[in-house]
Amino acid sequence: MKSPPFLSKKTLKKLFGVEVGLGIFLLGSVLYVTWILLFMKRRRKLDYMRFQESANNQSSIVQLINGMQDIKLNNCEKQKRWEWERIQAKLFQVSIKSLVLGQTQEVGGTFIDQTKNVVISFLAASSVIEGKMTLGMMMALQYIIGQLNAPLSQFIQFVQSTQDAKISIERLNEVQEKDDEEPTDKDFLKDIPNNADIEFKGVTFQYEGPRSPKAVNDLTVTIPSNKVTAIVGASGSGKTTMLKMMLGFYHPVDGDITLGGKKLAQYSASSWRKVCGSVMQEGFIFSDTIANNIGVSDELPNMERVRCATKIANIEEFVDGLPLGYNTKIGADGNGLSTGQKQRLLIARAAYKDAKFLFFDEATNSLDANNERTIMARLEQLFKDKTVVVVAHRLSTVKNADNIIVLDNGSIVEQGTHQELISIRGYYYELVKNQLELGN
Ligand SMILES: Nc1ncnc2c1ncn2[C@@H]1O[C@H](COP(=O)(O)OP(=O)(O)OP(=O)(O)O)[C@@H](O)[C@H]1O
Repeated sequence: MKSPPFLSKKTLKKLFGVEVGLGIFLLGSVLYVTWILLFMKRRRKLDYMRFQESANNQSSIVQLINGMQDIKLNNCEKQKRWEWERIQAKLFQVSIKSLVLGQTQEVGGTFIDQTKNVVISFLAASSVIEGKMTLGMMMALQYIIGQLNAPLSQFIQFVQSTQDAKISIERLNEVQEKDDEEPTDKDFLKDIPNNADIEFKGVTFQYEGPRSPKAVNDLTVTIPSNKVTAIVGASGSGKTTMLKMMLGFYHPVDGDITLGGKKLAQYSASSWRKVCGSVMQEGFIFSDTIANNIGVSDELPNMERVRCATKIANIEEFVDGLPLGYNTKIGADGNGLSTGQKQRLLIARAAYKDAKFLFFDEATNSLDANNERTIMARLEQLFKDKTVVVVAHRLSTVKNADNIIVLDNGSIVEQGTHQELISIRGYYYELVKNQLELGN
């Protein structure tokens, strides 16, 4: 029986332009490479999933370690353990999927590669038996195929390494490609006016897109320069959001925040923050010496200013009592300090910076009454000729402010001095009665 024309040696020869063996080699190689490439997209996806799951796993371990005390106090060991095991199981499943895919890619590839070699050997051996080829020719063919196989497997290795490198680059790019806070192609104002008011003009902000609740809603208010402005309101009313917007961490979705008549977004964020001192609720203590934690804005802290700042924050006595004083190293996130000591350290940091604009978010809420009174009295000196915004629940912290803004559900409901607001017996009066500590 005559073989179909496309299988005849002549056709194959024509097709590949080389001997049948080399033709099969080419065909096998193309199949091999195609097989490897076929799994690339899926492998990349699985690798990304594995990366996300292991990040989840790591953060759950950190949570378990940091939250151990609360887990024990609330007897939720079992729930937390199962939660962690669920994450482990998910990570395991993704890892297995990834492993199976890797194996299929490799085993399948090797199968195609080896089948190609076996077929070539078989055809060559048959040709020798049939007398169509000499033994020497077969040896030469095997040698040539062997020589060609080495670069082929190197190429496959190269493809796989490229794939791994691509996955790593994609991950690095997630960080690298984050938009620069100050794009270089835009000109930002670097000179921050000293005696400039901060103005909110119909400012609205939502954290999670247009359908999310408005954290601040159509705010129009002026924060006058060289004055102390307090922001009060129930929990979740938008006080911290307002403060963070002034610090340039969030930009309005509607309306404008201006500084000296120009949009805050037109100023260079780093130049603006250089003239801002702040104590935030979630202020971070670095694993470093006390001196470096206070003078964090300078490469080499000025010890005279550090001492002055510790005095304002009423933490001088505590530091002087330590064997290594200002050189005492603090653990990560303030380990080894009480909550009040951490807060006083953060106040000292803001005092050290001696910035023109000061933002305090619940800066004294963990302090005892005596400490707070002393610090507030000293801070009042620091507040002179500075634009200060204070968010607080304590009456003692807000009552001396030049203007008090009362927020409710992201909107301003009242504003004025303590006396004015008390006399109108409105929202502030109720807040003072029910929430702010009248006793202080
Ligand atoms: N990172 C965030 N992502 C999503 N929503 C947020 C985020 N931060 C705050 N919110 C929401 O925005 C609203 C205002 O929060 P904000 O922290 O400004 O209130 P607050 O008045 O400072 O409260 P508190 O006195 O408890 O600190 C709240 O409803 C809160 O749930």
